Amino acid sequence: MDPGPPVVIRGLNHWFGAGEARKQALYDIDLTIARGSLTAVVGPSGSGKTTVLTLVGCLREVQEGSVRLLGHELRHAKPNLLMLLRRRLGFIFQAHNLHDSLTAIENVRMGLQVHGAMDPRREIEAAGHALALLGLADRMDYLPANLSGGQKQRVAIARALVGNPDLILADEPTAALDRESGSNVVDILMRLGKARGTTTIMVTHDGRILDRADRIVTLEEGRIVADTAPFAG
Ligand SMILES: Nc1ncnc2c1ncn2[C@@H]1O[C@H](COP(=O)(O)OP(=O)(O)OP(=O)(O)O)[C@@H](O)[C@H]1O
Repeated sequence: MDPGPPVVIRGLNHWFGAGEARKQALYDIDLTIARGSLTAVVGPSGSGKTTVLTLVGCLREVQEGSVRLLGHELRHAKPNLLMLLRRRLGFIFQAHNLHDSLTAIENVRMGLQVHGAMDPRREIEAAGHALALLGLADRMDYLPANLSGGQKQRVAIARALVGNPDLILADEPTAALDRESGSNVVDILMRLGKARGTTTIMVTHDGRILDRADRIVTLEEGRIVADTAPFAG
């Protein structure tokens, strides 16, 4: 059976703060994301990009409107469902949040452990494969302190991919990467989209990604002001 689009957003509004300080961050967002696609979200600082990403990622409560994620409505969803859904997502956020006391491969293994116990040998194999995919085969046993900013970011990306997520949510994932590793990350995400149907939504201003994204959604002051598919037709 066709599982339908992984993300369907309708009439989404969001506010921060309370009382006098209450401020609307999103206005009436409608967005349907196709399975296996790579969507770039762009817009000026404060336009609501991260807010959209965190709502789709079950990291904030949906206040008004509807967000359907992998076939499940998030508004009023029970904590248990949100937890199960979060396990099907891969997060790549700016602050890469690696554990300083764990090596690269141990950090990537953490990305598998949310799924419950697995044969340790298989875990190590999967984590090693993900690191190799990101060009870090020779850095597996390094601690984060001994890796460059770009290498740390690639470890964080490997950790997001290792669990085979249905949807990857990324916030400026290539900002710390040089030209070649940035392109490599885009290649990997595009390949996963084609091979496994993995969907990616990514906040980015990186031209290397914008040139190749399936779709570019532009936000301004909490509203979608442009939605283009650069290569459609
Ligand atoms: N935790 C919060 N508390 C109060 N206001 C917030 C909070 N998070 C975001 N906002 C406000 O909501 C609006 C949208 O913020 P958001 O972080 O989604 O924008 P953004 O487009 O991701 O910006 P940037 O590119 O700077 O990361 C902004 O006006 C911001 O100040």
